[in-house]
Amino acid sequence: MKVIIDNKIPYIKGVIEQMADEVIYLPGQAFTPDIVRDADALITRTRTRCNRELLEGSKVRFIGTATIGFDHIDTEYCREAGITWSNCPGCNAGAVEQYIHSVLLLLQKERNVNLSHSCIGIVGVGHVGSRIQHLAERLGMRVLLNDPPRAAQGEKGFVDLQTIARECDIITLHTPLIREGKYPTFHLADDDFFQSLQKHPYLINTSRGEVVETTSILQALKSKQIAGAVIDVWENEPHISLDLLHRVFIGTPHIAGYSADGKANATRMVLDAFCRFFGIQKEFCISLPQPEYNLQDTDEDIHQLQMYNPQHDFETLLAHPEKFEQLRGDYPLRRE
Ligand SMILES: NC(=O)c1ccc[n+]([C@@H]2O[C@H](COP(=O)([O-])OP(=O)(O)OC[C@H]3O[C@@H](n4cnc5c(N)ncnc54)[C@H](O)[C@@H]3O)[C@@H](O)[C@H]2O)c1
Ligand SMILES: O=C(O)[C@H](O)[C@H](O)COP(=O)(O)O
Repeated sequence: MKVIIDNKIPYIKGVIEQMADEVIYLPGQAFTPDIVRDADALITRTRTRCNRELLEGSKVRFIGTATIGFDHIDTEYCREAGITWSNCPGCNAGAVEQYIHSVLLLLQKERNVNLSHSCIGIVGVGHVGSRIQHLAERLGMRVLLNDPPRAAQGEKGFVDLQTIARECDIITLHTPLIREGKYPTFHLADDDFFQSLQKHPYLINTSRGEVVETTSILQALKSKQIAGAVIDVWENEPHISLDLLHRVFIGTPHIAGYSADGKANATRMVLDAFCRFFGIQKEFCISLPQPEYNLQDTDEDIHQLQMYNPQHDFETLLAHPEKFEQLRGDYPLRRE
């Protein structure tokens, strides 16, 4: 069996070789129809567009993406072509929680946002959004939740987007990127959305860049309709808007989910799915060493920022926005 793997997926080398006859590691953007033609399986990240153009006429039967999001997979084409695909639900939700926690503390520290007097709106309350809900509750914030697909299932406790727009001081987006259907999220934050905001909130986007319309958020920042933005995901990555980068409170190169723990979870989950699909019974162990801390202070908020301060990633991106993809590929994975 032949498997092609994104060469930026950590902890997989040496393990998958025990399960497949031939393993090829390539950069995510280097998967071509020619290269995948005689592969049985692909193991990818979000950088490989898995669509008809790549897959038609190939032997590929299984695609595993070592990520939560799967908007880079044409699931309709896979269904048609009989290709099974699998993602890693929740794998790096803890890393995104860590990112948002530090961002909230920075808003408090640098922008005088009084968290315990603030209302946060969480749009998309799945694996990540639910963790942010509990985090915000621990920080004493008032929390409003928006998740129309869950509300449509009869679940209680959700409000509409208009209520979020009216009442929130901070709005954080945690939906998948969905382009069609009943609950699309493509350009969910557009001109109308920004104009409906009543409290000049901060907007945080760690979902997908295309959930926020760049021209609209730029206009909202210029007109001070929003007090500021925290942007981890961008339209048209890696060719991001430099105008937006220079106007945000924090801007990072799509690394909110980049913890060693999250990456190890993803690799474990994608290998589990791979083994299940091919009926391989193999014990494997992907474990990380106990993290070493060198905490210099006893205050919990200071600890959090010592453990992870997104300002450092912002400074690096500001210095080299043209290296967006390289900054991701060489990111020193942090511990949760
Ligand atoms: N920046 C990063 O590094 C990073 C890391 C992890 C995940 N993500 C992104 O975050 C997204 C969410 O992750 P998750 O694990 O919570 O996914 P999830 O599937 O567990 O939850 C998504 C939630 O969004 C809801 N939703 C769908 N359409 C909606 C709409 N129109 N309005 C409001 N809510 C809607 C769903 O019902 C679901 O509850 C992922 O799809 C991925 O794109 C980014
Ligand atoms: O969807 C996800 O899991 C995240 O966006 C993830 O961080 C994507 O990162 P990738 O491994 O594709 O660089």
